[in-house]
Amino acid sequence: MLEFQEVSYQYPSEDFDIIDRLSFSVAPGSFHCIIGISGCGKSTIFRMTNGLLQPKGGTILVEGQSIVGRKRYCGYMPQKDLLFPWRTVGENVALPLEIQGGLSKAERRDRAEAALRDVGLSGCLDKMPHELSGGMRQRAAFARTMLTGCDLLLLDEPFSALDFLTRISMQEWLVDQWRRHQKTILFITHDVEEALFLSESVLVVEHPPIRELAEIPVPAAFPRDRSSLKLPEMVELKEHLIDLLRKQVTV
Ligand SMILES: Nc1ncnc2c1ncn2[C@@H]1O[C@H](COP(=O)(O)OP(=O)(O)OP(=O)(O)O)[C@@H](O)[C@H]1O
Repeated sequence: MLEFQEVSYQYPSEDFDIIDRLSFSVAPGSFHCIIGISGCGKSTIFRMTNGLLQPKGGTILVEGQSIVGRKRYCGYMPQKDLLFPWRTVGENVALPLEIQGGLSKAERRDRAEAALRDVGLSGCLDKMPHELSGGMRQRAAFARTMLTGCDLLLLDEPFSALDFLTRISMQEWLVDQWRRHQKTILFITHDVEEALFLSESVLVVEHPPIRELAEIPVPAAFPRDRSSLKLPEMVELKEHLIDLLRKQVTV
């Protein structure tokens, strides 16, 4: 679904490549979390994948084709929901359809209504974003990402601003969405437990320059319920990942 081939990137104001000939690939339909310390370059990987940043070298392939010159090959959901406050929830969710063109306003409204129903927000079509809770706003933002129609979804810390209980219910909800829609999901998080609950394998970003992503399989049936977080091998892996990240802070 996604392949980086020797990809490099340098911010113009920096004198080194933050991403240095990075290669990795992600299989269709998989769910991986990306973890790494703050500022190591996780979002930079996403910003190159979605075309916001141009690599200095190398090739990025989505579904086997270079992303150069392409549009609408991946959905991107940042940490902030970025719902426009002056548009209704339905108008926000329908935005990708509006950008793509080709559908009437009534058709877009119907599609937005169905997408909102699918994420458990029936009845929210004509509400304004400020009338929704944080978790509901994230669901609406996810519905909007789904309406891009893309099979590859990049989710950048989407739940980090939510309170603990909302966050764990959103994690369960997301696994259910993933199971039903069979998308390929890459999910950035700082929360090791969130990564262990959500992913088939965790991709660990090393201290920059990033030359590889260490792929660590999660040793519990997938998708999993929360009780699996208490398995001895999961507790051990959690400690291992925390140690790995701690070491990077001191590099
Ligand atoms: N526009 C920019 N110009 C120069 N440096 C930048 C720019 N954007 C990001 N950086 C630097 O690149 C590094 C990686 O940034 P990035 O946002 O990818 O990190 P991250 O791992 O996603 O961080 P966090 O977990 O805190 O969100 C950071 O040191 C950051 O300061």
